[in-house]
Amino acid sequence: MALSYYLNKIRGSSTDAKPTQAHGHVASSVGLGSDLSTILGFLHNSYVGSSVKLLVLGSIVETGRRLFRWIIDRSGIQYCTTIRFSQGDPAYEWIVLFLTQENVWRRSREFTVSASNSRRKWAVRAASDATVKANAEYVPTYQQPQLFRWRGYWVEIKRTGNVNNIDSVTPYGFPGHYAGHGSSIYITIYTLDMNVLSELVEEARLRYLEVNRPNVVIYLTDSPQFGPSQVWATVKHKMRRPLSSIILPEGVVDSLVADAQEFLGTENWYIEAGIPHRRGYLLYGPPGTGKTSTIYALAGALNLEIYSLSLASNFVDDSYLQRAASAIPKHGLFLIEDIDCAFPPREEDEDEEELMALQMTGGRRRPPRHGARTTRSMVTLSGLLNVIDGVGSEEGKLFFATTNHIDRLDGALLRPGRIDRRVQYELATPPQAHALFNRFFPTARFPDPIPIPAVELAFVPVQPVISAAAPTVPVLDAEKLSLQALNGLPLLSVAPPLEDSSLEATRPPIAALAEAFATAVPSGEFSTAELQGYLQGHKTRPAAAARGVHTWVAGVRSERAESERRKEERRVKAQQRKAALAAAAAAGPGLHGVMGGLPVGPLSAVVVPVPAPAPAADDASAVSVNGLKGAENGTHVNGEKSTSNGVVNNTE
Ligand SMILES: Nc1ncnc2c1ncn2[C@@H]1O[C@H](COP(=O)(O)OP(=O)(O)OP(=O)(O)O)[C@@H](O)[C@H]1O
Repeated sequence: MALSYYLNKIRGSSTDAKPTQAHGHVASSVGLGSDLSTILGFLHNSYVGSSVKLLVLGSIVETGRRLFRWIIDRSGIQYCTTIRFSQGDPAYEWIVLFLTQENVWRRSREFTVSASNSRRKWAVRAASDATVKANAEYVPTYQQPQLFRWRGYWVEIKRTGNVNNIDSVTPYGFPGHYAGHGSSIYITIYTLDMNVLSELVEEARLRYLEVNRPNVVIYLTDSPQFGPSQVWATVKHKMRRPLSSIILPEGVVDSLVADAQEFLGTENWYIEAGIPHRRGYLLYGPPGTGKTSTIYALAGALNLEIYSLSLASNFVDDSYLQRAASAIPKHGLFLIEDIDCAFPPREEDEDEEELMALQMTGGRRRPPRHGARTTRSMVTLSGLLNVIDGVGSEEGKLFFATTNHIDRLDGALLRPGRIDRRVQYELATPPQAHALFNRFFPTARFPDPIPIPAVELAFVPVQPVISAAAPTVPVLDAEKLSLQALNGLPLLSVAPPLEDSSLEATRPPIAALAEAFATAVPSGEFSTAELQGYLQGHKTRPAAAARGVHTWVAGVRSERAESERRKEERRVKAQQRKAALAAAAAAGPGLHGVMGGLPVGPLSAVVVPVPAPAPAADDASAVSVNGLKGAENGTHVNGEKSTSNGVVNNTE
C-alpha cells in the first residue's frame, strides 16, 4: 500500500489518499498483489525501469567476466605474459631504448627537456629536420598504457610512477616518484607462446648493444633512492677510446688486453680446475698516468660494460658493496677507483684527521672507535675482501681496482686470487712524451714543411712588416705555405707577425720537434696528464709547443716548490695546534673553548712545548700560536709567555 502510494506520487497520480494501515491477512495479500502489479507496470513504462534493467544486465556481464577469469585462473590457461623491468637494472635500459625505437610514446604531448649530456635519455626527436642540432633532449612524460604491434603480436606497456614530477626525472629520462622505489615498466604480450617474450627482450638487448657500439657504457652507483636492489642507477656513455691512444711503455697495454681476453675465453678451464672464474687487476701509480683511461679503452676493445663504484661515497657500506657486486651481470667489468680509501690512512693523514676531530670536539679527545679505523670509507676491509672473494665477483667478472697509494693497501687484498695482476704506472718518460707529442701533432695533419728553394724565395713578394715586438721576417702559415707551393701559387705573407706564427712557418719537421720536446721533459717528473694539459695549450702550434716546454717545466717546478713550502708550513702549524689542543684537553675544566683552533679559557693559560718548526726563509721567528709572535724559545698562548723549557706560567 505504502509503496503504491509513493509510486503513484512519483507518477503524478491524483490519488492523494494517505496509505492506511492494512488489517488482517487478506487485506495485506490483496495489497501486496496490487503493489507488485503497480511496480511491474511502473517498470514497464518509466525510465527508472530502463535503469534497473541496465543494472541487472551489468551485473550479469560482470559476474560472467569474473566467472570467466576464475575459470581461466583455475585451469591455468595463459593468454598473455607480463614482465617487469625495474629501474637500476641494466635490462631497464634495453627496454627503454626498444620502446623509444618502436615509437611507443608517440601520443605524448608532455615532455621534460634537458640539455644534452652523456647521461642516456631515450628522448624523442623534436625536430623533423635531421640537420637541426640536438642540443636538448625531449623526454616524454606520458604515463597512459600503450598498445602496439610487434611481429604481429599485441604488446601492452605500462609505466609506474608520478610522471608529472619533473624534479624526479631519472637519468634515463623516465620520470617517476622515487620515495624509496624507482620507476618500472610492465610489458604484457598477448600470446600463449612464452618464447615471444624472451625474443622481445633479446631483440631489445641486441638493439641496445648496436646503438652503443661506438660507446663504452658505464654504470655508476647512486644513493639508494631507487630501492635496495637498484644500485647501478646512473648510466653514462663515453665514446670508445682506441687502445693505441694509451701511451704506456711498450707491451703493457697489449699484455693487459691479451690477459683479459684469455680470461674471458677460458671459462671451461676455470670450471674444470675448480677455480672461481674471476680475475682481479690492480693498476697503481701517481695520478694522471692513465690508469682509468686504460680500463675504459680495454672495456671498449673487449665490448665490456663498466660498473664503477667509489668506496668513498657516503652511502657505500659493506652491504651496499655486496649488493652492487652481485648485481653486475656476467662479463661486466667491476671497477673500484681509489681502493685505498677503504684502508687506514698513513700517519701524517691520521694526524690531520685527529686534529680536525679534536677541533670539532673542543679539545676533548674522542674515544677511539672500535677497530680504531679513521678511513674515509664506510666499507671495512673484511667487507671488501668478502666481496672480492664472494659470489659477487664470480661468473666471469673482471675486477679492476686503481690506487695512487699501493703502500696503504693491505697484503690480504694483494694476494693472488684477489689481485692476480698488478700494473705499475709511472710518471712520463721521454719516450712517452715523444709518443704524446706525435699523438697531438700527427704528420697527417702537420705535414713536414716543404723546403722552399732559395731561388724561388727570391721571387716571393713578401710584404715587409714592421713591428717592435717581432722580427720582420716573412710570415707564412705552414699549412698554407705548403698548399700554395703545391698549387704553384705565388707565396705570400698570410699571417700577422706573431712570434708563434713565424715559428710555425719555419718549423722543422714534426719528428725533430717531438725529439726536442721529449728531450726537454725530465723523466719521471711529470704525469702524462700534465704533459697533455700543456700540449692542449698549443693544439695547432707544434713548434711553439716544443720551444716553450723549457719555460713550462721551470714554471711548474717553481710552483711545486712553492706548494711544498706551504704544505710544510701547514704541517708544522697543524702539529703545533694539535699539541696545544692536547695540552688544553689535559688541563681540564679550566679551559672551555676553542677559538681559531686554539684552546681558550677565562683565566687559565696553558703553555705547551711544541716541536720546533722547520726554519722557513720568511719566518725565522719563534712559533706563534694565537696570532702572537713568540720570543726566544718560548711559545705564547693566550698572551702569556712560557719559559724556555715549556713550563706553564699560570696567571692565576
Ligand atoms: N698513459 C696515458 N696515455 C694517454 N693518455 C693519458 C695517459 N695518462 C693520462 N692520460 C690522460 O690524462 C687524463 C687523466 O688520465 P687518467 O684519468 O686515466 O689518469 P689516472 O691515472 O686514472 O688518474 P687518477 O689516479 O687521478 O685517477 C686523461 O685525459 C688521459 O687521456
